[in-house]
Amino acid sequence: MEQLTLAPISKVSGVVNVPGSKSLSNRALLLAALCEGDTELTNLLDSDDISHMLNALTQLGVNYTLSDDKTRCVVKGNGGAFNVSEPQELFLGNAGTAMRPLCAALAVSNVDVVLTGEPRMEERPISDLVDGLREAGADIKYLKNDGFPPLQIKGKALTANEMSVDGSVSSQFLTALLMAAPLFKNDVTIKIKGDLVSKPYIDITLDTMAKFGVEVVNNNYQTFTISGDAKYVAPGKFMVEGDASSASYFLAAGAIKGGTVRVTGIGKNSIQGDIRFAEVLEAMGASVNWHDEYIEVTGAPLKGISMDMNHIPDAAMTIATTALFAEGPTLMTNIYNWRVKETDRLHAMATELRKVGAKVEEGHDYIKVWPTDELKHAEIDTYNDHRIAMCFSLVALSDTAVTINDPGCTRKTFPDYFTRFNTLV
Ligand SMILES: O=C(O)C1=C[C@@H](OP(=O)(O)O)[C@@H](O)[C@H](O)C1
Ligand SMILES: C=C(OP(=O)(O)O)C(=O)O
Repeated sequence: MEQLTLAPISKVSGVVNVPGSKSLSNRALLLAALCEGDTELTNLLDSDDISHMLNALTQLGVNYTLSDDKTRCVVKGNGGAFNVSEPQELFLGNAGTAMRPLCAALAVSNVDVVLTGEPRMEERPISDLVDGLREAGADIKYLKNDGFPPLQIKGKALTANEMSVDGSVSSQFLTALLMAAPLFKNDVTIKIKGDLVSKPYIDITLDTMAKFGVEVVNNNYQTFTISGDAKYVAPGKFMVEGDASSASYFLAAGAIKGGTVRVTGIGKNSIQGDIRFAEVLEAMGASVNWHDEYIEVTGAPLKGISMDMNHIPDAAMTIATTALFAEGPTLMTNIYNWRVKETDRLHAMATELRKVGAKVEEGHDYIKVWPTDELKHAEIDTYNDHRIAMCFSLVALSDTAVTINDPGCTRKTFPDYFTRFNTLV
């Protein structure tokens, strides 16, 4: 196994640009495929999660041209649902933003497909989405374990007026139904059951749909209505914002050991909920400069905080390692769904934080981290989870080195993360 040891870093400062957003890249690619007309996507993320979506689109007969550096893509829209005569098997890795939205769009397309993924994908729940689609008449079968991929989908036109979906495990199920709804021939109302988690990702979905010409009536995140006349239309150009979750590691580094760190590619008007991560750093004591074109953090002594982090599930992980540098404990609550992502992130975080010497309390849906005066060198297991690898790079901002096992796992969303991190040192 490859390992990367980061030597202690005494100060960070500088400017770093983040690559395109994973959430926006995969949403925009799918809608560009379903819409009428050609879309030129720029600043597309080049990472595993996006390659899985692109490969799936190729197998589904979508025509596109991708630049050599894979950040510009011109997609020729289908002008509606997918239409493929031969059965296809689509391998979607561990990309939730490919598996869930494609599942819904394919259920209402003329296709016979099997959706598969990495072993961890077979442990990530999807029944709330499948139940919602089956309620609308979709033909979806579990090929191994009930409630989990792989799935067999025999797509067909769906005409239900109402669907309901439990939003308490993942917002991606609602995102999937919303993005597929304009493919129905009639008005569709989607009702939410349970408490909707990760709500800001729904704003990304609605905003992207609007850019492709579909307005959704959002009744306080309880019901959503899409008109039967709604139709995706190519926006012409679609510029993908930089990834706000990827920005969190650099912003945290600035807060811990700045100097001033400026992150470009995102700004104060970003549609991504994870820019709210910088507010958490502010609450911990860092100074944040919110600009249209960048967010800049200047370090200051940090103090522990107690906060509900359901709205920023991905960037919140970065707070778990930032907490090592704060005065007093940090309590992060309402984060149960960390357990059903790339790995059981609550357990993995607690385990690895203890290895570097922190005291940690792991609850069903919370984690509490006490800093320690003396961090210990440790080999950090990353569980094939890009965010664990990136979060633990922050440990090097102490007097202690840190070794990251399998650093290449950042390829899911940020292949050259460690190179860019180094530019701040
Ligand atoms: O819709 C999206 O783009 C995402 C939604 C979130 O998932 P959950 O809704 O499952 O929390 C987030 O963790 C994931 O990385 C991306
Ligand atoms: C949860 C994540 O990914 P996915 O889109 O596969 O759910 C993530 O990137 O942190």
